[in-house]
Amino acid sequence: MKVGVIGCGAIANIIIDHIQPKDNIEFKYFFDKDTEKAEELTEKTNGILCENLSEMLNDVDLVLEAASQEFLKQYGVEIVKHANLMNMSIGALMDEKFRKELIQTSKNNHTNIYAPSGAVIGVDGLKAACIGEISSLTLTTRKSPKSLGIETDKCETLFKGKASEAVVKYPKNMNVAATLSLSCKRDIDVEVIVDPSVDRNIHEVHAIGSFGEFKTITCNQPIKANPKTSELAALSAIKKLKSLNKQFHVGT
Ligand SMILES: NC(=O)C1=CN([C@@H]2O[C@H](COP(=O)(O)OP(=O)(O)OC[C@H]3O[C@@H](n4cnc5c(N)ncnc54)[C@H](O)[C@@H]3O)[C@@H](O)[C@H]2O)C=CC1
Ligand SMILES: O=C([O-])CC(=O)C(=O)O
Repeated sequence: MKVGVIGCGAIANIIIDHIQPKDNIEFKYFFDKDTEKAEELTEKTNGILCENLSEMLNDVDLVLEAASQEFLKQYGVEIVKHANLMNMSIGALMDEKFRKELIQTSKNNHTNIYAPSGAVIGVDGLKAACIGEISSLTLTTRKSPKSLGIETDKCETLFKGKASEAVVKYPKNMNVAATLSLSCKRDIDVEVIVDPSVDRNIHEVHAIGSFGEFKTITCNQPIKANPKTSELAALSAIKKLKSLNKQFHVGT
């Protein structure tokens, strides 16, 4: 599988470091608006540096988007006309008009869109549970001021509302709210808390429905290079990428 990478930051670097020759995944093209970042990964992999997206589109099986919601909204549709897409900035897909256009274009062009479960656990169970009725689904995210990119010494709720609003207000911190929402087709209830006493990115999910009830707490290790982002997000993409070459699939 030949892959082009858009966004050569924290997530992309972890992914590249974990993929081995036996995985049969070739990271060939790299693009970042910060050319130095793209150059670093190009050198590391002996790949090809791109000046724009179109330079890679006709020669890749899959584009890995690890850049931003803004990039995905601008170029996602163009990508799926040519290649499969793995997108990390899933918050962009809470925009229904964009999501529908992206999915319809991928259908028309026989490509696929993969959104890894990212920095939160429980997506597998939630996907199964929502075959029945879900009566309540909430996400409470607790991060340090550093991870939220603010300065404060007070623990407080910064946001309470729907996932669709949270991804707009916190585009670099609330992709998990979109993943949970889209995995069960509802705009879930979200609370964002800044807490100076924590050094993890913590996501608590509480689901109640006809299946019963579950509560999960994911206490994520932030990535040093970008503490807004949790290591698990990159690891979930690695697992998803590897699964695309496999015959045996465990879990939903
Ligand atoms: N699905 C999930 O659970 C999670 C998703 N994310 C999202 O994944 C994406 C990547 O995260 P990180 O690697 O931590 O971010 P990062 O900030 O470390 O790296 C992103 C890279 O993309 C580049 N970039 C941004 N916009 C661009 C554009 N329009 N064109 C070209 N390059 C562009 C930046 O220059 C940067 O080098 C972000 O959108 C982030 O919010 C992050 C954590 C969890
Ligand atoms: O990495 C995390 O903990 C979550 C995050 O930033 C996001 O969902 O955008």
